[in-house]
Amino acid sequence: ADLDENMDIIAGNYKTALKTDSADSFKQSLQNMRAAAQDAKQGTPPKLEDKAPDSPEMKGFRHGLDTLIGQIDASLALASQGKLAEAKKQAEAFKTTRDSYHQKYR
Ligand code: HEM
Repeated sequence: ADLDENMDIIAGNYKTALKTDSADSFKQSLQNMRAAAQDAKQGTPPKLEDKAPDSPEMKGFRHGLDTLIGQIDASLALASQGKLAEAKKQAEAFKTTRDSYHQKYR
């Protein structure tokens, strides 16, 4: 999928994850976010279209998505241990990553 489509998938599933009281639905939403974040690494932000794939900017962009994926995995691990409230609290913190990378590359 294109980057903007992957972002919409990330955003829709994030909304569901933060709203749900079901551990299964929370985990499914985070898994969908994870797959979209992984796929987004193959894209190029419109802002970086003039940059080489191995430029510092493109590496920084992909690093941001890896950071999000790492946070998703930590939250998924908590949910799998039955700690849904803690998992959600960690998921709230994805916003910091979103905001700092949107500021740089969106
Ligand atoms: C929970 C985390 C995130 C959410 C909910 C989110 C959400 C969104 C949304 C809704 C859009 C607009 C998509 C559209 O135009 O249809 C967007 C665009 C964008 N996001 Fe994210 N985002 C997240 C994390 C990130 C991260 C970690 C990065 C970079 C490392 C990133 C980079 C971008 C870029 C470059 C665009 C512009 C894409 C374009 O115009 O084609 N986002 N994001």
